[in-house]
Amino acid sequence: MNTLEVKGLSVWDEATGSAIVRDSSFVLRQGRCLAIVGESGSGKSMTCKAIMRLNRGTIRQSGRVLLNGEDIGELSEAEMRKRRGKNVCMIVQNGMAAFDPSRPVGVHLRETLRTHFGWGRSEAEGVLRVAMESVMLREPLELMNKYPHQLSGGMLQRVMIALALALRPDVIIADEPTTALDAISQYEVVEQFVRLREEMGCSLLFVSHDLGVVKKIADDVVVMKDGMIVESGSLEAVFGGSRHSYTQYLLSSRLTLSRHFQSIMEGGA
Ligand SMILES: Nc1ncnc2c1ncn2[C@@H]1O[C@H](COP(=O)(O)OP(=O)(O)OP(=O)(O)O)[C@@H](O)[C@H]1O
Repeated sequence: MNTLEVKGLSVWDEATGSAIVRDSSFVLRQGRCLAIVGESGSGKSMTCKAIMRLNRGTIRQSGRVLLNGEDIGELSEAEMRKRRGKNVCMIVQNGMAAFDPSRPVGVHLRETLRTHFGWGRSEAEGVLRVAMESVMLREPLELMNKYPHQLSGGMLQRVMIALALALRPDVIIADEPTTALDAISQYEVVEQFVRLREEMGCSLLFVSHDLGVVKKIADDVVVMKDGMIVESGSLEAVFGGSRHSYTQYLLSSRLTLSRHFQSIMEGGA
């Protein structure tokens, strides 16, 4: 069963006429991790936002997005809102931007769980406490009373992963979840993603330009350049035997940059 299927997705800016994503098709299979890699500006984030139907303003999209076989492009906005969080959940690059700065993080977390499951405060806090402890966030109840600016970037990413654990969606989309973090926090957050997959068996769409991280977590890879998919296949096929010159270029330049991260993952730093 394909959890997420993207068929002929195109995204463009109506104001300028510029194409952002061109006729993109890929499949995320149940329980697998598919990574989208490519340089800055290649259309990775816009692909994720198009799947979530979160592109606004003059941005338009065409093509089909099937979630568990259901064409989510056909849903009303109210129905789509119900799918976001409960069926497909997005973890973004900058944890700070995902939370309301004027309210303690716990308020946002409890509200999300109330919206999707109708849980009251104590039920939501019970589930969140377990989820937060499982991503190594200590003293979760105290932490829920803190404002976003009182937490580090790595902690906020782990809070988002904990929320994903609590929501138990079918698909998690993680858009550059480690990019804004230092090497140690990157290591910790990637470890939590690995655990999240092990515990939930969820399907993960993982966007990154850090090929060291992708090597650690992905089963399958899609390579994007200038809004187009130039190569796709299993991690071994794309990283081991790539024939496309752009992928080879990415591999040679990015893996060098990732070496420090890799040495930490392997305990050599
Ligand atoms: N709101 C927007 N309106 C118009 N064009 C946009 C908008 N957001 C992004 N773009 C353009 O779409 C293209 C793809 O951007 P996107 O953010 O998807 O790239 P990316 O591969 O995710 O890059 P990065 O790794 O830097 O996040 C870029 O040329 C960008 O300038």
